[in-house]
Amino acid sequence: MKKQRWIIKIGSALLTQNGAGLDEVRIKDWCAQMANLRSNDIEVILVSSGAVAVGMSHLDWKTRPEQMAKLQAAAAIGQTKLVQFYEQCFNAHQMHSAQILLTHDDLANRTRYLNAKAALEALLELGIIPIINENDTVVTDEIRFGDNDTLGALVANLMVADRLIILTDQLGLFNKDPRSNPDATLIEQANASDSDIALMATGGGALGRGGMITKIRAAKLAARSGANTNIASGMEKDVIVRLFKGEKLGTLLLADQEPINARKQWIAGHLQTKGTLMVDSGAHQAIKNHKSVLPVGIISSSGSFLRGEVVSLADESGKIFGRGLSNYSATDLQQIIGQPTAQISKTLGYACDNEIIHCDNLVYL
Ligand SMILES: Nc1ncnc2c1ncn2[C@@H]1O[C@H](COP(=O)(O)OP(=O)(O)O)[C@@H](O)[C@H]1O
Ligand SMILES: N[C@@H](CCC(=O)OP(=O)(O)O)C(=O)O
Repeated sequence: MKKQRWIIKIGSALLTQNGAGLDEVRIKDWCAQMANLRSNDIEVILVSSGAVAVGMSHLDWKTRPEQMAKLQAAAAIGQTKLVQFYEQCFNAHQMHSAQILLTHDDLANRTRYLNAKAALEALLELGIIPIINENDTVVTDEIRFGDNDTLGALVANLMVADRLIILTDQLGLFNKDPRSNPDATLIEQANASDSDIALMATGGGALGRGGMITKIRAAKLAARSGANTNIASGMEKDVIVRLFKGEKLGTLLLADQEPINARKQWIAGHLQTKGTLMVDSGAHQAIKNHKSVLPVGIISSSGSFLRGEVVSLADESGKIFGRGLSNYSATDLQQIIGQPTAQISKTLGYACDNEIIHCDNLVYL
């Protein structure tokens, strides 16, 4: 029987007692709980933030530096300390961990995406706990995941996890930010696709970056491969084990839609794309009804992309509503925008495909 697979994401604010260095007591406790899950045959992948926060506290920096190179230096210092401590904690349970650092580019490249998956599968098979973080030292803002909630969700998609648990410094999602609204009430359960919940969330504290907005977006992403998401407090006693026992804690965001296939998940996971095709309202409606993108419905194309690369789809107001693999490069596409399909070969002197994006390679978000 296939084992259950859980992704546990722990945020910076929680790991570092709001920036005061590693919260060793809590980390030991979460590791003990993850070891408990493994002994109950649950495969566990840890997505841990904290590199920058730990590095900053080691350097005695009180405020997050603006300069990218300084942030990256802090991350490099903090990451080693973080994984060393995790390894020590897992060793106490006769377990080992392994560090995996990813960038957005790694998951956008299909081969590297599949390589990461194979390596993670092998680690799980060996009974090791993979510890994933963003590869902070090599990325700049344009190619960052932006926050580890999103990274956790993309890992949930990559590994077809059953559950994404996001541990944070609040009891869960409230109807408004409880930091500034003492009367806020906890949302115990909602559908991940519910657009109302996104309106309740705002950004994060000084150390975490995403806040609740990215946690909700992560739940929506995780739902694409069928994973339910729990947002719960990492400070709650035995939180992971209690969730395993079925207790209702924090907020449960249900995967309420049919999971999409692995290839489409990979396409959907391209949060940054090299280009955008703006389509007219007729094409938008057709795409919503699972039809392919034809040149006649395209109003404009921006960016620079090659045949086979993922592009975004935008409606006439510029709102991104989909992503797909383009059968034509940006240069070729410029020449055939708005034309009937039969005209493609006459204009370009060749026609690889009748569609600019085939419906099998297209995701409506
Ligand atoms: N509706 C909401 N419910 C709960 N928390 C919220 C909400 N809106 C904003 N937040 C903020 O999100 C913060 C958690 O996110 P963040 O600071 O990024 O932490 P982490 O490091 O755990 O990812 C909370 O401390 C809270 O101030
Ligand atoms: N990769 C970064 C994570 C950044 C971050 O702020 O994430 P989070 O605390 O989850 O909002 C780090 O380790 O410092």
